[in-house]
Amino acid sequence: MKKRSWGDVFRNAVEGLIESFLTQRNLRVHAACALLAVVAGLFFHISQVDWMFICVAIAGVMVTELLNTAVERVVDLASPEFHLLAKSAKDTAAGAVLLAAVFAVIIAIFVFWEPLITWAF
Ligand SMILES: Nc1ncnc2c1ncn2[C@@H]1O[C@H](COP(=O)(O)OP(=O)(O)OP(=O)(O)O)[C@@H](O)[C@H]1O
Repeated sequence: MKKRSWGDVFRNAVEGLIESFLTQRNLRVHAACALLAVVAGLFFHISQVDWMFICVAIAGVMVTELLNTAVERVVDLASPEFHLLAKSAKDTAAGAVLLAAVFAVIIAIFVFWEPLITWAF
């Protein structure tokens, strides 16, 4: 098999991102939340360390959501019929997204709680 160039590798990865973004509603919802966090970070002039936490939180949610999509695709391909292992694989991947999202919310509370209270009162 011909060795793929870096350009091919990059193109395939971007295709995967675009396809997932167009077909996965949850990914678009997470992207909207990420955008909101970035706007809030700019508005409140959060510190460099806080930006680091926000970036890690956003990356955690987006990456797990993409991996969840990949798991769903492979399971649908390998096991279109009901199978307990297929259920376990999909539920575990969904659990990873849930966990990342819960920790992202906790990070957002730590970062934005104080500036929000100061701004509001
Ligand atoms: N082949 C299967 N065998 C057993 N259970 C399955 C199978 N496919 C899906 N399920 C169960 O149904 C749930 C939903 O699966 P589905 O593929 O619809 O995922 P989803 O989260 O709705 O994804 P999306 O809407 O992004 O396609 C899974 O979490 C799993 O519990």
